[in-house]
Amino acid sequence: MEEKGDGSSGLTNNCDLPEDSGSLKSPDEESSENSAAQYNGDLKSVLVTSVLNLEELDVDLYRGTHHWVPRSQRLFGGQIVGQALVAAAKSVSDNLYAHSLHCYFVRAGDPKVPVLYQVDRTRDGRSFTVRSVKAIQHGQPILICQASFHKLQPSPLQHQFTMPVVPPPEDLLTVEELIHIYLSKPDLAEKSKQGLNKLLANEVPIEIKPVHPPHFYRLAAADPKKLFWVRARGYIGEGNIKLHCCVAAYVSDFAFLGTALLPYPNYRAQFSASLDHAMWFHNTFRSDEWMLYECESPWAGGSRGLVQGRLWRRDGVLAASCSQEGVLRVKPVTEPSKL
Ligand SMILES: CC(C)(COP(=O)(O)OP(=O)(O)OC[C@H]1O[C@@H](n2cnc3c(N)ncnc32)[C@H](O)[C@@H]1OP(=O)(O)O)[C@@H](O)C(=O)NCCC(=O)NCCSC(=O)CCCCC(=O)O
Repeated sequence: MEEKGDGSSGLTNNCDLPEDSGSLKSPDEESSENSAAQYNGDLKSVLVTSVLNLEELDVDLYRGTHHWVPRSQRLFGGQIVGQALVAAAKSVSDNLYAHSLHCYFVRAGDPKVPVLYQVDRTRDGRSFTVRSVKAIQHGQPILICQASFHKLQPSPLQHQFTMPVVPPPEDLLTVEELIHIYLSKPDLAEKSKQGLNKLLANEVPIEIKPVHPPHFYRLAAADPKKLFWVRARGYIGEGNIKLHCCVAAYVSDFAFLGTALLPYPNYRAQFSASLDHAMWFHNTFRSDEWMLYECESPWAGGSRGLVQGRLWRRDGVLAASCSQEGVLRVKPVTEPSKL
């Protein structure tokens, strides 16, 4: 079964720019990998040293802190999902791997306080094990998540779509490099300059290279599809499949919902937030190596939008699939864009 994909990637304001259990090794346990603390000149990823390094408070109870908070000043959904998966994985044995997760974001996360993760050991079976995780702030759930883990079981049934043909990441510019180009435009409005400088100051722990960078001055309606290369900033190292899944869960929420806005350049999101997020892990991968994120939105309506994504390893292996619905409350852009 084959599918050729193509799409565009835009830089829009809110979306595009931009441990015991033994089941998840803590970063400190990865001594051999620590010796390689530098990777392509990068330090160890803050995603593993900090964001996904949960503090154990009690049995099946963890606390997570924040690194990067979006401009909306609500916690980044990918962070909460990634941390919930870390918490779930801590109570499953080493020979079980996350194959899917299903989450609802039920309240906005408060960046001023940490998040507690309470794990319920829902079921342990012969092949599959299910964990339910509640992320809590101020005594109330902000996310409910169910994650399922599976033993490796080979099967003759094996197929996947074909990865879209795109330029390699080495031939493309990062979001930051694109912003510098935009900033060098002589007639750039002061307000736009400020906005772009704010984006540059963001410490997003993810690197992104859009396959089709948008024309800064020409905001045209586009198909609700985009493609970008993405990887965690810094070194993570190979060998810890569970940790890479947690990092991918973090990464997969970034710039995802914005795909549904691409056909509507004459509207801007007044309020947008992911409502749910589902993910399926198919093959091993390294989240600190470039992966192609292929995103599309098959539907929008009723102030909501549906987005679907595929994360490809650069060798063409389908690593993971994602799905999300978000609330999209928009208003017309009243003034002609004077970027
Ligand atoms: C807000 C959620 C989605 C629930 O909504 P609702 O049931 O409407 O909650 P309320 O508390 O009743 O209202 C909240 C807010 O919205 C206003 N509102 C409600 N209905 C309407 C309407 N029909 N028209 C206009 N406005 C309406 C209401 O007045 C309130 O306004 P306020 O008083 O000014 O607050 C709730 O479930 C929720 O927040 N869930 C969490 C969502 C979330 O946080 N998701 C994860 C973060 S999003 C993300 O990470 C995306 C990535 C961003 C990074 C990137 O890619 O760049």
